[in-house]
Amino acid sequence: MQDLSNYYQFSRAEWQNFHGENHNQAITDAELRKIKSLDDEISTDDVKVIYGPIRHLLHVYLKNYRKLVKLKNEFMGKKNQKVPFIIGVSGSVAVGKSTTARLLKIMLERAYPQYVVGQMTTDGFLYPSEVLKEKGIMDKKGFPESYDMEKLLKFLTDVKTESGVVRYPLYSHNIYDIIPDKYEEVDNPDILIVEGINVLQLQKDSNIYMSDFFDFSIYIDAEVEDIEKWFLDRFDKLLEMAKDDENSYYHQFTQWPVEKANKMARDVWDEINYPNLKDYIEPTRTRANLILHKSTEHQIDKVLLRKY
Ligand SMILES: Nc1ncnc2c1ncn2[C@@H]1O[C@H](COP(=O)(O)OP(=O)(O)O)[C@@H](O)[C@H]1O
Ligand SMILES: CC(C)(COP(=O)(O)O)[C@@H](O)C(=O)NCCC(=O)O
Repeated sequence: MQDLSNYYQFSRAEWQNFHGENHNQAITDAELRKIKSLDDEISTDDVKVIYGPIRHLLHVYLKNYRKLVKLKNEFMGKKNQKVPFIIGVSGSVAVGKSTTARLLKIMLERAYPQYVVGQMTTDGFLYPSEVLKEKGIMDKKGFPESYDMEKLLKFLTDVKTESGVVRYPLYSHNIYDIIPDKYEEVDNPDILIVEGINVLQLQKDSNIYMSDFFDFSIYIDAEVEDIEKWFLDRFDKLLEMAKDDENSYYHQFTQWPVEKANKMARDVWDEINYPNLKDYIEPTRTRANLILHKSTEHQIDKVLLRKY
C-alpha cells in the first residue's frame, strides 16, 4: 500500500464546502442543466459537489501560475508572453480519464469564457501497430515502451514554448491503431488538459520528464474490480457500435459466440491492462496534486489533496 500521508483526505461532505468565500465558483442550476445537455454521462451531483470545488482550486493554481510567469519574465527583462497552463489527468485504462477531462474542459470554459481551453489524449503518441509488431510488443500496448516518448516530450516542449499551432497524431479505439496522416492541433491555448495513462510516468534515459510540463495533475483512482468492470462494459459498448461497421477492429468479435468474446476481453484485462496498472500506472499516483477516488457507480467518494 502506498504511503498517502502527504495528502489531506476529504469525504464528499467535506469537499463540497470548498467553493471559496464568495461562492463565485459554485455551480448554479442553470449551469448544471447546460453541462448535462453537453455531456449526458456526467453525474450532476458530482459536478456540484466535487467539480465545483476542483474548478475553484484550479483557479487558485492558475492565478498563481500566471503571476509567476509574468514575474519571471520581468526578472529577465522580457516581454510577458502567454504560456499554456497544462493539467494532466492520469489513471488506469478505462477508469474515466477522458470523461473527467471532457467535464473539466466544459466547466473551465463556462467559468472563464475569456480563456481558450484545449483537451487531448496521449494515446496518439502510441507507436502505430505496424511498429509495435516490428518491436514484438503488440501485447504491451499502453506500457511505457509502447509510446514514442521523444515525440511526446517534443510536442509538450513546443506547446510550452511556441506561440503558434502545434500538431499531434490521433489514435482511434475503433481501428485499434494510429489514424494514418491524421492530426489535431493545439493552437496556443490558455489551458490545455492532457489525459493519458502515462502522464505522470518518469522517462528513463532522459533529463526531461513528462511531469515537468504539468502545472497541475489529477490521478483518478478506483478499486481494481470496479475498473475491470468498466473496462468490460466499455468492451461491450465498442462491440455494440461495431456490429454494423466492418471497418472497426471490434467487428470481428461480434461474429464470435458471446462467451468467447467476453473471455477474450477478460484476458486482455488480466494480461495487459491490469499488469500495466499495477506495475506502471498506480505507482505514479503519489505524484498527482489531486487524487479522485471513485466508487462502484463512478461516483467520487474521496478526494485527496497533496500537502507538499
Ligand atoms: N462519470 C461516469 N459515469 C458513468 N460512466 C462513466 C463515467 N466515467 C466513465 N464512464 C464509463 O467508463 C468507461 C471508461 O471511461 P473512459 O472515459 O473511456 O475511460 P479512460 O479514458 O480512462 O479510458 C466508459 O465506458 C465510460 O462510458
Ligand atoms: C489505447 C490504450 C493503451 C489507452 O487507454 P485509454 O485509457 O485511453 O482507454 C488502451 O485502450 C489499450 O488499447 N490497451 C491495450 C489493451 C486493450 O485494451 O485492448
